[in-house]
Amino acid sequence: PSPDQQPVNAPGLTCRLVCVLPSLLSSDCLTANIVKSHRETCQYRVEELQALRWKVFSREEVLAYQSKSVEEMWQRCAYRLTDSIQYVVEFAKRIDGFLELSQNDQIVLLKGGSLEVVLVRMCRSFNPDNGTVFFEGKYGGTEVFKSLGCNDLIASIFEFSQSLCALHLSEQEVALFTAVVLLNPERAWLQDKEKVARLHSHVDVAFKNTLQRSHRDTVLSKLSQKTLQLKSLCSLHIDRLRSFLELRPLLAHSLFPPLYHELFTDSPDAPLE
Ligand SMILES: O=C(O)[C@H]1CC[C@H](C(=O)N2CC[C@](c3ccc(C(F)(C(F)(F)F)C(F)(F)F)cc3)(S(=O)(=O)c3ccc(F)cc3)C2)CC1
Repeated sequence: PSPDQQPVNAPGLTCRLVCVLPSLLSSDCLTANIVKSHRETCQYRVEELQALRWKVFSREEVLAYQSKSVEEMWQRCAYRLTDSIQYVVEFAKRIDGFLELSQNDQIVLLKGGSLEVVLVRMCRSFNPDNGTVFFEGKYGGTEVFKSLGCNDLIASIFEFSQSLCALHLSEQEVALFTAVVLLNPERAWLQDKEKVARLHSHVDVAFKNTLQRSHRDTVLSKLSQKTLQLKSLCSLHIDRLRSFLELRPLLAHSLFPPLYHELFTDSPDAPLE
């Protein structure tokens, strides 16, 4: 046979492929599992959210929100947040390896990461062209949330969404980024930190492989800054929630869904089932 018909006799190459292949395969499988879990557990498809961008609150509707009491506005947001978090819990449960963690560690990861995942998912329901977010059926700006009495938290949430939108993340990248955010081995009170760290690194490798293949490596460094911003957003949320509740100590139990109370206050209540 002529030289170009020689079989590729390159043991080194074959060995390298065989050695690398399983990790690429397993990382591709993990990527597929995470993207599928994300698609199945988002409340809205990104196409739906974009198709609704024209539905903006009228002046009257904004005024109606602004005349609501602080308590009612917090209650509405807490209910919508708790609703979104239930979907995040389902997302976590569908990630290969998550249910193999101890129940304690599953709860620690969800307590520490569920709001962070919601805030990342929120970039999908944010319209960067006019700085509005999808809320209770229409799009509105920061002015809708004025009666919450925490304009700094709202302003920071909108800025975060705006900056995340600027990265033009695909659904696949949102899925992988939220899985990396959730499986954070640095969360306090983890029992088996090494086991979480192994799972986290598998997802991290899958994310890096996906970004490299689509020549999106530059996004990685920007996303690591985002995780820092997420951390400060969540502590600002706890801060504002604490000062809100300090003024209304008895209201918490009646105002917020139990899950919200369990996740965001140091309640001595029964453990999250
Ligand atoms: O799964 C999907 O498709 C997505 C998931 C994410 C959903 C979403 O954007 N969200 C679900 C709940 C949302 C949400 C975000 C932030 C907060 C708070 F920070 C505070 F209340 F202080 F703002 C808290 F944490 F302190 F309470 C509560 C609730 S919301 O839609 O109610 C919303 C509220 C305020 C906004 F200024 C923008 C949005 C965000 C939209 C649907």
